[in-house]
Amino acid sequence: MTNHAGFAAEDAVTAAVPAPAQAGRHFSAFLTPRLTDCKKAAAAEHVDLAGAGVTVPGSWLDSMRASSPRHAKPVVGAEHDDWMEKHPSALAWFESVAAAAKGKEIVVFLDYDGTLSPIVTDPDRAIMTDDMREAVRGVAKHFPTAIVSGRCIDKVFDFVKLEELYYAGSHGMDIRGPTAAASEYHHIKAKQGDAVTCQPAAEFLPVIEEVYHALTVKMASIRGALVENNKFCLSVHYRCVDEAEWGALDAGVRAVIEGYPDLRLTKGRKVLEIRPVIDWDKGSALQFLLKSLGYEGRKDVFPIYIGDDRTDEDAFKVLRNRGQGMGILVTKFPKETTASYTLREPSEVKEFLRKLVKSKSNGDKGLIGK
Ligand SMILES: O=P(O)(O)OC[C@H]1O[C@H](O[C@H]2O[C@H](CO)[C@@H](O)[C@H](O)[C@H]2O)[C@H](O)[C@@H](O)[C@@H]1O
Repeated sequence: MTNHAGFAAEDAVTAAVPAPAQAGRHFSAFLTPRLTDCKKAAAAEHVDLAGAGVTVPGSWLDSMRASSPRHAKPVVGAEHDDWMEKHPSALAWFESVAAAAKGKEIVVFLDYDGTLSPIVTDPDRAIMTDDMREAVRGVAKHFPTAIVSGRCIDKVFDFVKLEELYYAGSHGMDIRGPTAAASEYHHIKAKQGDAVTCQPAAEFLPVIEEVYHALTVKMASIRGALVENNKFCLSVHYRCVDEAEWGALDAGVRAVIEGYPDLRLTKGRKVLEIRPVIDWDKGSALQFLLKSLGYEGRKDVFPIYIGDDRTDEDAFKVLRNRGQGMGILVTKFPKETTASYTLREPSEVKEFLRKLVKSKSNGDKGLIGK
């Protein structure tokens, strides 16, 4: 695959499930009328290079613009087929996945937004369905399972609501093991009172808090902008901001963080993210969790990481470098990725998780895992 800039990627939002607003977020002024407009725009929207890991030459603004449907070219025909051949469906090729995992201990890592819940206009309404929750619960009964998200732990836990999981929030900078209620599960190796925790960016909390307030003030004049406090990192959403104002938003964010050399700017799906400069990402969280679970130096472990955006690429790369397990990218369109398999959308993720459980339940026949 060579010309990644030509690859389009979807970012169609799904109708939001109404839910009460939560703390730790701030929508800028005029949101209510803008949300209606945004929903209309979202209905016609099918592409988002911004979430595709695509490198667009020029400024960040160019890159933000590239996520507009007007600028993106869908990939069709031979180029698409070629990409799918290199990144086959983990469902259609499930037998291959099972064969690769045979005789090994599976550990499951799941991103949240765009993986367990569909992308929606309002981040507070990215609800996970009960069916999906049951699928994740089923997986966690058989395999150690972690949620790895850009969101803060409390927020992602509010959505997932499963105590038997590991959680790595704030892009892996806040890691927490299962609560005692989950100790009945055979795979929980940590002893009671031996809780797994890790907060490598703890010293940055005061500065993040300060910048959150400064960004909230700065973004107040940009209609539809939303600043979300994810504890160890911040998200500035521009999904509901007119494209004509993206430049002002980008400049405003940069002006605020200019005075903070300890912070850096990254980009997700219609979101600018501000995080500490420390060398820690979702890939580091994956490594930390595997070690905490006692898999360091073991050849018989098979981590499966499922995620949909560029921040998940750090975890895919770790798996590729370890030569272990499998990265699965959730996407309907070709994207530059280190993942080896694909699933099209959260409903396919659910089906894949169910298949994993079913295969494990037939474990005596040795279909999957140990
Ligand atoms: O690592 P993740 O669990 O995928 O979290 C990444 C970001 O997800 C959320 O934003 C994205 O999803 C929203 C809801 O569907 C959508 O409105 C937004 O445009 C997307 O960027 C979350 O709000 C961010 O804080 C996370 O960093």
